[in-house]
Amino acid sequence: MENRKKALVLLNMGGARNKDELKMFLTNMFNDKNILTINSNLLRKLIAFIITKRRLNEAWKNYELIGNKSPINPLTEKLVDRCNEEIKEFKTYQVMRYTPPFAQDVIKEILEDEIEEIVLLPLYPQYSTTTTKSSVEDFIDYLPYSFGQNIRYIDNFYKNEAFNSCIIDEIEKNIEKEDDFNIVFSAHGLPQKIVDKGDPYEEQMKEHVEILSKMLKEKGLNFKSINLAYQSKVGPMKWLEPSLDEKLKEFKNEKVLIYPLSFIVDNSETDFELAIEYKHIADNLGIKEYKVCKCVNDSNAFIEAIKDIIK
Ligand SMILES: C=CC1=C(C)c2cc3[nH]c(cc4nc(cc5[nH]c(cc1n2)c(C)c5CCC(=O)O)C(CCC(=O)O)=C4C)c(C)c3C=C
Ligand SMILES: [Fe+2]
Ligand SMILES: [Fe+2]
Repeated sequence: MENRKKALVLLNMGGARNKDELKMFLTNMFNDKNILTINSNLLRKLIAFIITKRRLNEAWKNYELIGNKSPINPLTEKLVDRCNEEIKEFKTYQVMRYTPPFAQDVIKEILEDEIEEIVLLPLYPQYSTTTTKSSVEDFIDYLPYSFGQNIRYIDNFYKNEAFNSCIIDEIEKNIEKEDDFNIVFSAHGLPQKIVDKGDPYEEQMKEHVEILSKMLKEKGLNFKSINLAYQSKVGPMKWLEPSLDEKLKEFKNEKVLIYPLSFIVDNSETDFELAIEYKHIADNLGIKEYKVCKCVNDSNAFIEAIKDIIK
């Protein structure tokens, strides 16, 4: 590893390792001007404090059901290790947005390692101001001016064929040829207001589903229906629609396969929200079978896709 002069930095959201870190996650998230798009820092700080205080205990109960921590950290660490084993040209690091390791600390390490060139790979296939922009800006804010211009970032990678093949493989693993599943691509939601201001996330998400639909058909993987819905609404504002709750109502007595399309590694939104919370909803709606696909995580095929995405 000593001679590696290029850094690949995986950017992700972070997640709670314990209740204190959930408080940290929520506080940092709602203090992010890309998430709460309020101009006044002071007002945002106050609202972040109030939301965190209100949400913490209720949200922690969800983490108790998945082993008192989010799986996002260990899974991202595994992905970093696999990249370091398989992508010899780069030394791979991870930076999280709302829990450690933070950009400021990882940048110190990068400078000590005398890295000369940096590639930022936000682990978000579709661009959003709330995720990609927030993470990239945060990193660049802490990078000293003296580092120079030898830094580039991957804006999105939902069109990458090798990546999409990983998704199709995961879907294929979950069905038999004669099954008659409805597939729902479930995306993390976004306030409608953010989309109306020009965030391309919804547009890219729709295009991503179109690309995958074509690939499924080409592979002879037939579904009764192919759908897109949005999970994880927070607060009273209007978010992207249809919501996953509404979408599931269409499938009484039918089979549903969920693919979590916003994420690269599994996290509390997949392991708790999709696998536990929406499973209850599906059972109550009389859905005959309800399955959730795994994210691409640190699979060999995804490591190959990363090589192609950053080249
Ligand atoms: C206004 C609130 C939120 C916006 C906008 C938002 C966008 C957004 N988030 C992800 C990915 C993840 N979000 C996760 C958790 C999470 N998200 C919000 C709120 C907003 N997200 C909250 C309050 C939480 C915490 C859990 C909860 O209280 O419901 C996670 C999981 C992290 C983990 O612990 O494992 C991920 C991943 C995307 C992709 C996105 C916009 C495109
Ligand atoms: Fe979120
Ligand atoms: Fe959620």
